[in-house]
Amino acid sequence: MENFDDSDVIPDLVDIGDDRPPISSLVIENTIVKTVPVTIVTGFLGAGKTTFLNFILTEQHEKKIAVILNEFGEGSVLEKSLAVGTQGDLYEEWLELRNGCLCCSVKDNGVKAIENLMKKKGKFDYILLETTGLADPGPIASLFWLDSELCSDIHLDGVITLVDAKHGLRQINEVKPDGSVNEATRQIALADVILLNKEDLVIAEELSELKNHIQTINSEATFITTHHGRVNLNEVLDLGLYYQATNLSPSKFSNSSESHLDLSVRSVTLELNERLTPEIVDTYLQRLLWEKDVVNSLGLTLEIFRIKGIVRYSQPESVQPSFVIIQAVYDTYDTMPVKPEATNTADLSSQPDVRFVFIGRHLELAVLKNALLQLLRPD
Ligand SMILES: Nc1nc2c(ncn2[C@@H]2O[C@H](COP(=O)(O)OP(=O)(O)OP(=O)(O)O)[C@@H](O)[C@H]2O)c(=O)[nH]1
Repeated sequence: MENFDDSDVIPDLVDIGDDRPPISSLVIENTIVKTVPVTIVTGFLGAGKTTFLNFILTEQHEKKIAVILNEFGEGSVLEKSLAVGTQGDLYEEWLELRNGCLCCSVKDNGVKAIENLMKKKGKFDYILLETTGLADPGPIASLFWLDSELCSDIHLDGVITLVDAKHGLRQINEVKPDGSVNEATRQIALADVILLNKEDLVIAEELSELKNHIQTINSEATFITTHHGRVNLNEVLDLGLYYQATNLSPSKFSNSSESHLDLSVRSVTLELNERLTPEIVDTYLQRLLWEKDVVNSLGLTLEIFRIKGIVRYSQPESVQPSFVIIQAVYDTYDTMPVKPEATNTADLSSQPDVRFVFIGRHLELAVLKNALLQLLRPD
């Protein structure tokens, strides 16, 4: 996994030769090591996050789930019942439920804090991390994802964003005085699953207008319409999206594509029938996510929040797996081999060699494509 901090110096590319471990061995390692999945639950103020978490906690399941609130706030009974305590730099208070699940409030949402909690309370089967309504889930997701590579006890499973069916459109369209992307849009851009909650408060036409608008921002998320956050748990937990490519069917990648320059946050799909090497993929992603020196025809830097991709490598399969899934959240990205035995081969045969879906602002398909072609054909 790759991550870059603004303060870091961009490393020179080095020849990694044949010493690089095959990617598949990392995945095999991951599947052996049992770590605890973390699902990030986000959504604008009042969208129904706490209602959704309460539903999961009380729903019949075999799991010992820990819900972690990363900020204190007014709100539901669940939140109000948590008093603020202090232990070093970690503020925490527990609420233990009869079914063994528990709820905890932490001021520090770092991975270490959660690992410390697990030491004290025993391992959980699952962690749900609720962000505040005004949080940008990108850095939080990067943090948990990155740490899973560092032999942590936990791994990022997915990002779920709740959207208020009645007020969602207004929240998404809100203009920030400083011109930055508003929180509701960022939360949607980062989502793997979007719950259109409070469906009881709108008519079908309003719901489909909202869904269509959200789909232009994030064409890749799965949509579920909910009432008081009631959902089939299989659709939101144990998705394994940042962990293994086996259960991420390539057919999930949608066909939407935009060729014009759009200044708002949008999904843009780039398809190409050219075999890439891992080095080209790395260089391309590093330019877009770290160096950020790719600009559109108006001279605006491409601001990318999320990338999902599927790429066929040019090496023989004995050296590299043929297809890899690429996930990127902000400045963190990773490649995961698609295991042929877990994939419908018909899905793979209909895939172009390269398919990237970018979610961000100031995106322009021609610019994204040219940046990749330049690497393929430097002359
Ligand atoms: N009508 C209706 N009300 C709902 C639904 N889901 C949640 N609510 C209500 O909406 C209000 C806000 O729900 P919460 O679950 O507290 O929302 P939240 O996202 O946790 O809110 P913050 O923590 O303030 O950001 C509560 O009064 C809920 O009972 C729904 O599907 N329909």
